[in-house]
Amino acid sequence: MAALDADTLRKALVDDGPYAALDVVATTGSTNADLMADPDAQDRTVLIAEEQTEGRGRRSREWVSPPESGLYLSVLLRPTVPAAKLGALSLVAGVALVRTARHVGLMASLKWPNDLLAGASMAKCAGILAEVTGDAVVVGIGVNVGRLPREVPAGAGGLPATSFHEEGANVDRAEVALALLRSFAEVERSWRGAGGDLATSGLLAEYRANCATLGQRVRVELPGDEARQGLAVEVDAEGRLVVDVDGTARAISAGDVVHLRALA
Ligand SMILES: O=C(O)CCCC[C@@H]1SC[C@@H]2NC(=O)N[C@@H]21
Repeated sequence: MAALDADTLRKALVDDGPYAALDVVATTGSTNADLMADPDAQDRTVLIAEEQTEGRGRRSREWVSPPESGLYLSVLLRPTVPAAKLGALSLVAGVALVRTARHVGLMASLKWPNDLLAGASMAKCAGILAEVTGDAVVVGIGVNVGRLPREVPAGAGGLPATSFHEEGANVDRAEVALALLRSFAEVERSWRGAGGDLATSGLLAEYRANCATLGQRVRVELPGDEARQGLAVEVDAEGRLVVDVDGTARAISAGDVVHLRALA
């Protein structure tokens, strides 16, 4: 796959677009770590890496990030919304991922909180890691675009991995980067304009409509080895998953979800 051209991306997304700055680096540890360590980064700064040597995923997992097959990018934002609302940004980014997968012609949905399932296999094609530092939040997104490298491990709960290419979408990473960053800028603007409120931004409705977890029997693996099993009934206005556990509604803000039907 061709290397990403920083000038072309900058022209479309910075000079004529919504971002303040954009850089493409050949290799780095983690684009999230780099932006988090940059106190001078402006609101709406994008960093893309061709390769990451210490790509990180949710709950301290590794995000395998070899050159050529994937898109690895982070966006630093300094939104003036209440700190408690920042967690919802990863769901907002999930909506942008669904729009991007559809843009390249794939069926797509989200496994709560923010795994993109795409194509006929509905396996995991992309993930999101949002991290907060001071008044900034860094939203990192990894997308499997090309041929899947052999060493990609299954995700949480044994969720298999796939890629846009494996699902039949032969797009290059530049097209995916443009579509994703444009979609993300749109949804982030709506979310910020609504003061970080998912419901009034309209994004909660779009998230719910695209959430494959709702209506499923699930096991939620909570931080600290606890687990809950029940029926996923709602994503609430804070972005939490509401699970009916033996008739009691439990709102879960963080955890790994296993769709039990998918295991059957
Ligand atoms: O599904 C997950 O666990 C989240 C994966 C997030 C990976 C991206 S790749 C770009 C950015 N830099 C990182 O180190 N991680 C995120």
